Formats: sequence, C-alpha cells, structure tokens
Amino acid sequence: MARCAFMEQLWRRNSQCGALFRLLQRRSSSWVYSNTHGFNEEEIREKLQAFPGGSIELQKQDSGIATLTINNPARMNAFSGSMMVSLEERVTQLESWTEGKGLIVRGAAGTFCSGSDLNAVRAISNPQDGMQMCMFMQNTLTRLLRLPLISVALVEGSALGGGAELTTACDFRLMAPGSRIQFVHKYMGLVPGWGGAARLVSIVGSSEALKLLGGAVNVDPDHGLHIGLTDTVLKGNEESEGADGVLQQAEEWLSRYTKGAAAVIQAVKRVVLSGRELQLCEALRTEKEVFGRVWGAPANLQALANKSKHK
Ligand SMILES: CCCC(=O)SCCNC(=O)CCNC(=O)[C@H](O)C(C)(C)COP(=O)(O)OP(=O)(O)OC[C@H]1O[C@@H](n2cnc3c(N)ncnc32)[C@H](O)[C@@H]1OP(=O)(O)O
Repeated sequence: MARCAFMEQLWRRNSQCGALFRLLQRRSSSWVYSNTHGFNEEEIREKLQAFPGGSIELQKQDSGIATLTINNPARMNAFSGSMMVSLEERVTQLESWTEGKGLIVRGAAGTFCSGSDLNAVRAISNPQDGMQMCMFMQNTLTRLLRLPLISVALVEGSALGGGAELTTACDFRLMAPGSRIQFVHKYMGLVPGWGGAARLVSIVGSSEALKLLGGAVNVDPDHGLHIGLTDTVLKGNEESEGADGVLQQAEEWLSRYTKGAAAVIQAVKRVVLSGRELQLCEALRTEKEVFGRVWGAPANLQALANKSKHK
C-alpha cells in the first residue's frame, strides 16, 4: 500500500504524467465490469468480431462537436458484433479528444437503430456469451455517457430495443417528427441488458420506466416530451433548410451549450456527471477538484482581464 501511495505521488509530481494518471484513473473508473466480475473482454471481443456487417462512423469537427453514426441501413442500423466492438473503439477515441465539447449520436439513412442484430443474437444465445455481451455493452455505454462531452441522441425513424437503450446513454434526446423510441424487449422475452433500464429510471422516474418497459410503449415525440424522455422535437427535414436539416438543427441546439473553451465545457459535464452519479460528499470533492483545474486557467484569466458583464 505504502509503495502504491509513493508511486502515485511520483506520478502526480510530473504534470504530464499527472494528466496521464488522471486519464487512466478516469478510464478505469468508467468501467463497470473487469475480470474480477468474470468479464473476459478479449474473448467476447473476438466472438463479436465473428459477426461482421455495418460500421460506426466518427466525424470530429473543428467546432468541437463530433457525430457518431450507427451505419447498417440494410438492417435498420441493427448492431452487428463488429459494430459493438467498433463502438467501443470510437468511445476510446473520444475519451482522449481534448478539443471536444459535444457529441451527436445518430443512425444512417433516416432511422436511429433497431437494437442488436437478431442474427448475431441467435448465434450467441447461450447464457455465457449473453452475459459477456451484456457486460461489454454496459461498459461501453457507461463510458459513452461519462464522456466529458455534452451528448445528444438524434432520433429519426425508430429507436428499438438496444437502440432505445442507446438513446439513454446520451445526456439529451432530440426527436424528429414521426420518430419513436420503444423498449420492445418484452416482446423478445427480454429486459434491457445494455444498462437501459437503470438509466431510464434516472431519466423518467421508476413509475414511467415501469410503464415504458412493462407495456413496451411506443413513445412518439409528444409523449416523449410529456414524460421527460425527450428534450426537444425538431422540425422535419422538409420544413428545414438543406437535405440534412435535422442534423443541422441538432448541431444548433447543442451548440447553445458548447460555446466557450473546451476545458470549461468538459468541466461543466464532469461536475454535472458527478452530481448525477456520486454520493453528495464524493460529488462535492470531485467538484472541488474540477474547480481547481479551471480556477486561474486561461479561460478564467481571460474572462477576468475582459471584466465581462453578464447582462
Ligand atoms: C439487449 C438488446 C436487445 C435487442 O436489441 S433485441 C432486438 C430488438 N429489435 C427488434 O426486435 C427489431 C425487429 N425489427 C423490426 O421490428 C422491424 O424490422 C423495424 C425495425 C420496425 C423495421 O420495419 P420495416 O420498416 O417494415 O422494415 P423491415 O422489417 O423490412 O426491415 C428491413 C430489414 O432490416 C432487417 N432488420 C430490422 N431490424 C433488425 C434487427 N434488429 N436485426 C437484424 N435485422 C434486422 C429486417 O430483417 C429486414 O431485412 P430483410 O430486408 O428482410 O433482409
């Protein structure tokens, strides 16, 4: 133990190593499962890779907003095994994006995602593989939600099953007209397994969550707004300018919250995340630590020099 504390001090002394230490600490604290829980990441990664198809595209923009596209249109953007692995790799890339501020998660070709690819699910329907896939996806989606970026799910068309769960791994849900979010798991003889039930309860409360899961309710944009699952309803592509009007609207909506220095926006996400997830004392200590990183930092000094008024 003493040796560990000494090593930690050494790490922290050098600021570059300190940053790396924080990154590693943040990454490992974002993981729900490790080998102590019987999770064998390498093995399930290899099994998932045996079910190829589709892709996960990541596009980072200079504005600090990235777009993550679930791309498997022939199967309504269902997640093949290789897409699950690719999503994890994209999340890893985003974890170290120092200039990043926001993230839009969307599906290709006008629909969000129809959950896991039923062909892959059939092939790994034994309990051991099912548990490993569940832990793999829970780890990935927990890390997605904990990214130091403000994230939105842009829902067009259908978000079904695991697709509905994916929307809850974002900070906000924006819905296009005619779209739906539906936890269809009950019809498949399942419950959510990608962390969607736990996150749904924290978004809409336990009684609404019980209704949505127990009734496999088809949530349209108005119902989503009413129960607090949806944050805003966008105009349709035909009512907005350009071929990809809904994406543009989502970027405009998100950019209200991402204006400013990346370090500050990332700090905002961190303090809200710790308030959301941690016990009060721990959240307060995290807030103090994050505050210490922005206090006297360039954005703060610049604001002081500008003597800004907030009218
Ligand atoms: C823990 C995770 C739990 C889960 O995610 S379980 C999976 C839950 N998802 C589902 O059950 C979705 C089942 N699919 C549907 O209900 C419908 O296909 C859907 C999405 C409403 C679209 O309906 P339509 O517009 O009528 O189109 P369609 O049925 O002809 O589909 C077009 C092609 O896409 C395929 N597809 C859709 N969802 C899929 C899926 N999840 N896995 C594998 N293939 C899927 C569908 O089979 C069809 O393919 P094909 O053209 O017949 O070759």
